[in-house]
Amino acid sequence: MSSSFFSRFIDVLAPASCPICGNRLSADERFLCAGCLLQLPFTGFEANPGDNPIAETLRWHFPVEKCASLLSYRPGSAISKLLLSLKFFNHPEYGTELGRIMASEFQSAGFFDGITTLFPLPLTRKRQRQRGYNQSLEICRGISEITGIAITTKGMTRSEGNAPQSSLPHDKRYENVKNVFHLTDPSIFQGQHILIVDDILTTGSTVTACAKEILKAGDVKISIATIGYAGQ
Ligand SMILES: O=P(O)(O)OC[C@H]1O[C@H](OP(=O)(O)OP(=O)(O)O)[C@H](O)[C@@H]1O
Repeated sequence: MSSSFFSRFIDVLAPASCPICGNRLSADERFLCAGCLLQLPFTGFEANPGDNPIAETLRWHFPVEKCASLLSYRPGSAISKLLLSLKFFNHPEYGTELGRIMASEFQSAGFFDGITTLFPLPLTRKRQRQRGYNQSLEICRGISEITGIAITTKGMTRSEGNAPQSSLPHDKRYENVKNVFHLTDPSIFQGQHILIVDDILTTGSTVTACAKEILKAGDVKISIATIGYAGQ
């Protein structure tokens, strides 16, 4: 039995539906229906990866090569519901699907040119245990499927004990994550152009703390990609 026959068979038994509008997906639709896909609030940042609101913010903190987020994020929006489901309602597959969409959009802009390694932003062990997966790794899986770029989860740990960024006002976030990442194996990063991948970028404090730690390895370039952009 071919896998497409098998998936069509499963589809008849339990038709897949679009997680945004709830409508049944047709045979040639995947994850989102065509209508919801068209209405996604794409940022277009990948067209100017060195000159967009994220690059402007992060450049104050560390030498960043390229930055982009796929979608504008607003609380209560369809995108926020997707990302909440990814993080808190056991939908790791949403990460992979969103990673695929990101990769398809960014690849045509040449965003991945020169990038050698995908690095999912590490979670604390406690958060990983509670959630059962790292949502950023799931996003990386989707990107890797489309681009063929390898993923590494090695070379860094994240300490327990800091509050979730989402629970804090923006002016407390930099201090909260400043010392939580720890480089454990510089050789993983040396000679690489690392793309740090996360689900949402708001103030940029989390990716900045992670990037600064990776930069301690020396001889490394850093770029940043997230699904949602919740900055101003
Ligand atoms: O750009 P920033 O202002 O730093 O905020 C973005 C970070 O906040 C969220 O994580 P959070 O710490 O809330 O939760 P998590 O560790 O459970 O993913 C999100 O997943 C990013 O990692």
